[in-house]
Amino acid sequence: MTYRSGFVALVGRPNVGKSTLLNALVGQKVAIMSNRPQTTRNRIRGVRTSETSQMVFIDTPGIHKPKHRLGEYMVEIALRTLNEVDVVVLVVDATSAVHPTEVEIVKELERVRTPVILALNKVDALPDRAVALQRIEAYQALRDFDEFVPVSALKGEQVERLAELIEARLPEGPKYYPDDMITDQPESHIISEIVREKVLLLTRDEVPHSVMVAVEHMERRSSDTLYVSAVIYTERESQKAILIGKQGQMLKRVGEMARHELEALFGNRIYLELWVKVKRDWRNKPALLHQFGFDRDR
Ligand SMILES: Nc1nc2c(ncn2[C@@H]2O[C@H](COP(=O)(O)OP(=O)(O)OP(=O)(O)O)[C@@H](O)[C@H]2O)c(=O)[nH]1
Repeated sequence: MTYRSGFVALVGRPNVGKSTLLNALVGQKVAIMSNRPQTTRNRIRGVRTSETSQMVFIDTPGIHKPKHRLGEYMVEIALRTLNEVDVVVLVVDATSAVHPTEVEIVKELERVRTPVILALNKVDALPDRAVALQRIEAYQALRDFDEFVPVSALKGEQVERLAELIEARLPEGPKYYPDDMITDQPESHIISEIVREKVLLLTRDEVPHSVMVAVEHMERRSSDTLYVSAVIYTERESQKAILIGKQGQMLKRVGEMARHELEALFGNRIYLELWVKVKRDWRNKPALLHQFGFDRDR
């Protein structure tokens, strides 16, 4: 059987129900860090894994904002992203008429080669379902959408149908993420990598490459502060002592260097707490390998 996988962008103006729809598509584990300010990096908002496919939903900063507030730069980023994904889903609200922002978004989407599916959301709130057809016609007049489907993200109506339509447009491909991936894993993975890099840089040959870092906890403490707790695993007590250093000096330097880089990358203040633990022979323990993400890049 062919396994399909790929990237999907949900676009649409504010309040049309993108988050609700995403939740309905992927289940509960979504948008843990949803209030992170816009950055140019594309954040993964959720992954839907089934027997037949894996859809990775990503954020597209920029396109959701009204045109006049869009810097050229953000438009470029958004368009580049939309060109790189496999499917774009334009989410619109069935309870209101075509909005000028949507006309703008559709115009921008003309510059994108990716197939676009129209999801007419909130059909449960229509007084008469026949209105849904009129709405769809109004959007179809703006552009010939590759597919369209009326849905109710809130009630879960037709969400599976939408998933089928998306799946049909995904290329053949592998599972990018493990089945139980939670949405912040790619970020925690980046954090682990950066901390590990600083450990190797600062301890030079004293601590071997076998050192590993696992992010244990991530939590948004305010709109611009992210709290991260991570454990650095070594294989021996002697390595642990080197890593901590005299009066904790080495660990402090590792933390400071990593924090600066992460703050620049995420555009957030980072509160980074580091711990060092000895874990003998972790390389032979599947559960730990999973935790460290070694089975992630299949
Ligand atoms: N009746 C109805 N309401 C819905 C549906 N989907 C979403 N809503 C409501 O619409 C409002 C906005 O939903 P969100 O999912 O936050 O919308 P969004 O597009 O993510 O909004 P932004 O984060 O501002 O971009 C919420 O009050 C939802 O409960 C639906 O299918 N039917």
